[in-house]
Amino acid sequence: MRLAVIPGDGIGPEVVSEALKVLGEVAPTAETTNYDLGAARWHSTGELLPESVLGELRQHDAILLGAVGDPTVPSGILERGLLLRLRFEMDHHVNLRPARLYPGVRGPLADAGDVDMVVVREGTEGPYAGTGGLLRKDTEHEIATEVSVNTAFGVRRVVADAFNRAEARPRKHLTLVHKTNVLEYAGSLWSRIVEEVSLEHPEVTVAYSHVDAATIHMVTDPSRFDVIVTDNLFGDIITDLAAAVTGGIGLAASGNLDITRRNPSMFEPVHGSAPDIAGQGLADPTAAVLSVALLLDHLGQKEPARRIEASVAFDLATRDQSSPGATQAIGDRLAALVSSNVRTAG
Ligand SMILES: NC(=O)c1ccc[n+]([C@@H]2O[C@H](COP(=O)([O-])OP(=O)(O)OC[C@H]3O[C@@H](n4cnc5c(N)ncnc54)[C@H](O)[C@@H]3O)[C@@H](O)[C@H]2O)c1
Ligand SMILES: CC(C)[C@H](C(=O)O)[C@@H](O)C(=O)O
Ligand SMILES: [Mg+2]
Repeated sequence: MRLAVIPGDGIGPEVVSEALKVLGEVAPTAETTNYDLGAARWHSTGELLPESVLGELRQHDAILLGAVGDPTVPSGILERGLLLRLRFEMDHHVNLRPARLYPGVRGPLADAGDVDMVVVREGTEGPYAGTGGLLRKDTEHEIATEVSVNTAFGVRRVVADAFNRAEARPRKHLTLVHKTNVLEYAGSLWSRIVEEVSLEHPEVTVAYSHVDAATIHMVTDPSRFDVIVTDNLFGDIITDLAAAVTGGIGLAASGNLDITRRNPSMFEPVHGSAPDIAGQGLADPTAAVLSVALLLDHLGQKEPARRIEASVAFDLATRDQSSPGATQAIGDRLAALVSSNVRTAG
C-alpha cells in the first residue's frame, strides 16, 4: 500500500501525525510519502500544486490530507489552488461524509436518538465549478457571478452511488437535499435524476428536503436521515452541521472518491486548519484517524478499518467527555487500543 500524505496547514500536521501513528499499528508495511504542500511552500516558492507533484500523487493508492488554509495567505488561494484542484484533477466526484453519534458521546441535542447517516456530497461541480466572474470591477455597478454547474453525467454518477449505499444499509432510505423551490434548473435536473435512478432501487425509500428545512431537521430530528445526496455547496454546509450534532467537528471524517478508481481517492477530516487552536495540542485527531479507516475500507482493507472504528468507539465511550486529552494523548490512546485489538465499545 503506497500512500501520499499531505499534512498541510494549521492543525493538519498535528492530526495527521496521530493518524499515521494509528495506521502504523494496523498496517505496518504501508509506505508513506510526505508532500509539503500548503502555506509554507506557497510563501517560499509561490507553488501550490506543481504538475510534477500531481503526477507523483497519481502513482499512489490513496492520499491522506490534514487540512489547508492559513490566515497569512489570501482566502481561496490554498483552498482553490490546492485542495479543490486536487479534488477536480483526481475526479473526486463522490465526497463521502458519514456522521454517526457514537455511544457515550454527548452531542448538543437533548434527545438525538440513533443518529447514523451518510452524506454523499457531489464533489466536482455545483457552485464550486469556478464558472463566473466579475464585471465592471471596482465600479459601483460591479457584478459578481458564480454559476452553479450541474451536468446530467455528474449528477447521475453521484446519485447512483448514493442509491447503492442506501441499498446496502439496513434502513434503505435516501433523502435528496436541494433547493428546488428556487434553483429551478439545477433542482429539476437533480429531482428527475433521483426519480430515474430510484426505479432501479425499488427497495430504497426516497424523501426530499429543501436545504433550509434540512438544517431544522438536522437539529430537531437528525435520526430521520439515512443517506443524504446533495450538491457540493449544500453538502459542505450540512456536513459541518451533521458533525456538530454528532459530537463535534473533531470527529468527522471524509473521503473524496473517484468511484471509477482511475485516480487515487483522498481522505481527510471534514474540518479545516483551525488556526484558532493550531500549535496548542487542542485538536482532536479522531476525525483524521477515522479518515484513515475510510481509506483502508476503500482499499479493501476491511479488517484494519473495523479495528480502527472499534478503537474509536471504545475511546469515545470511555473518554472524559469534558476533557478528552491533548492531541497526542488521544492519538496514543487510539494507537494502543488498535494494537490491543479492542473489538467492542466500553
Ligand atoms: N479540508 C480542508 O482543508 C479545509 C476544510 C475546512 C476549512 N478549511 C480552511 O481552514 C481554515 C479555517 O477554517 P474555519 O475556521 O472556517 O474551519 P475549521 O474547521 O478549521 O474550524 C472551525 C472550528 O472548529 C474547530 N475545530 C476544527 N477542527 C477541530 C479539531 N480537530 N478538534 C477540535 N476543534 C476543531 C476550530 O478550532 C474552529 O473553532 C480556512 O482557511 C478554511 O478555508 C480547510
Ligand atoms: C476548504 C474548502 C474548499 C472545503 C470545501 O468547501 O469543500 C472545506 O470546507 C471542506 O468541507 O472540505
Ligand atoms: Mg467545509
